[in-house]
Amino acid sequence: MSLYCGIACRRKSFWYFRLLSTYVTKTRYLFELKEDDDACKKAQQTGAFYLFHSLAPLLQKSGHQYQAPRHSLLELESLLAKFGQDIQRIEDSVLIGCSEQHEAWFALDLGLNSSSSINASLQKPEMETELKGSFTELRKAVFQLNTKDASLLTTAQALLRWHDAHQFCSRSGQPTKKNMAGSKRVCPSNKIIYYPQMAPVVITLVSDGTRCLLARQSSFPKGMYSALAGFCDIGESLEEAVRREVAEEVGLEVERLQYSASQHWPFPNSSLMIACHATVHPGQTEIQVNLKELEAAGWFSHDEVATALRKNNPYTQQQYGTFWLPPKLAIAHQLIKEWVEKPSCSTLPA
Ligand SMILES: NC(=O)c1ccc[n+]([C@@H]2O[C@H](COP(=O)([O-])OP(=O)(O)OC[C@H]3O[C@@H](n4cnc5c(N)ncnc54)[C@H](O)[C@@H]3O)[C@@H](O)[C@H]2O)c1
Ligand SMILES: [Mg+2]
Repeated sequence: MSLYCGIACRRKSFWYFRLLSTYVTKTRYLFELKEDDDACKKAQQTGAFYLFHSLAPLLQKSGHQYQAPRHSLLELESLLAKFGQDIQRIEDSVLIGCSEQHEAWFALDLGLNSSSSINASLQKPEMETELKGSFTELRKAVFQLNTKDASLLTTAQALLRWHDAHQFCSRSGQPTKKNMAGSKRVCPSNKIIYYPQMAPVVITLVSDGTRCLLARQSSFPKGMYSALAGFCDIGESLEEAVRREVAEEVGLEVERLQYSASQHWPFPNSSLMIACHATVHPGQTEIQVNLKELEAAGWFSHDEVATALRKNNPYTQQQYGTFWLPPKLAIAHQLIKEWVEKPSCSTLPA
């Protein structure tokens, strides 16, 4: 190797090293764990496990705060041994992320029926006592945790739920086998690969230039109004889904639309919420509510919505039945907040 080449290579590797940010190395590490069962199994040795029971995550309370505890492999093995369970059950865990130091994080459900362990549904109260925590329904848990943990647990639950519901091949009827990370399942008899799925959903905040349109379904908590939402039909583009949903639910024709943001939403099943602002012509704003889909819909002024955002406390408002908006965690809230803060959302460019 010439001196020049040596310097060039060192420079190259220096820049290569410099260019690979923490985020990139983390992403590449997770990719490796998804692709390589041995690497993933090895990562479990030094990894940490979030525990669930029948899709409810384990939470611990410390003072007024809730947290989602993590357990090491050793702690998990001794827990399973204590409850007379096969440690083989750990193979049911799914990879959900890793720390910046590459500590891999897994989620394991101790209550669902397991393909790798018989009589796997462990006793919930005994487990809670042993773990000094409680398995809390996810809808409650997400409001008690910080955003990072809430997001991690919703991902974990979505993945655990998907595996639980896809244990058999829909073509051969044979049991499917998950890879170590849980990023896919394969049917051993015909090699069909199944990947975890999310349903795309559009959520649209319609404006007529000064007001925004909010609606409620009869299943919503009392008094809560949100933006219009609907599942994308197969073959539809995002734009087509927005136009169809708005026409179907409130009988209006969208003129312009603009993408805002997206969010994974685990309720009732995994959806990818795609949020948009849309405008209708100011002269064509008469709502015709589709009562098969919605209970009510109406136009709300900037002031009404801004006031509701300022006082948004689901617990008190639900009690008194006043008009209130979805909680901060929901993308609907972010979309409505953006409309209040940015006048450009009411007058989208052509
Ligand atoms: N995160 C948020 O801010 C937020 C806000 C509003 C709604 N959402 C979510 O959006 C989702 C869709 O909203 P919607 O209920 O108004 O949808 P929608 O208007 O499409 O109506 C629901 C109906 O669509 C049909 N449907 C078609 N494809 C479906 C699929 N893949 N899964 C289930 N049903 C399907 C069913 O008949 C169902 O009853 C809801 O599940 C809700 O949880 C999230
Ligand atoms: Mg809808």
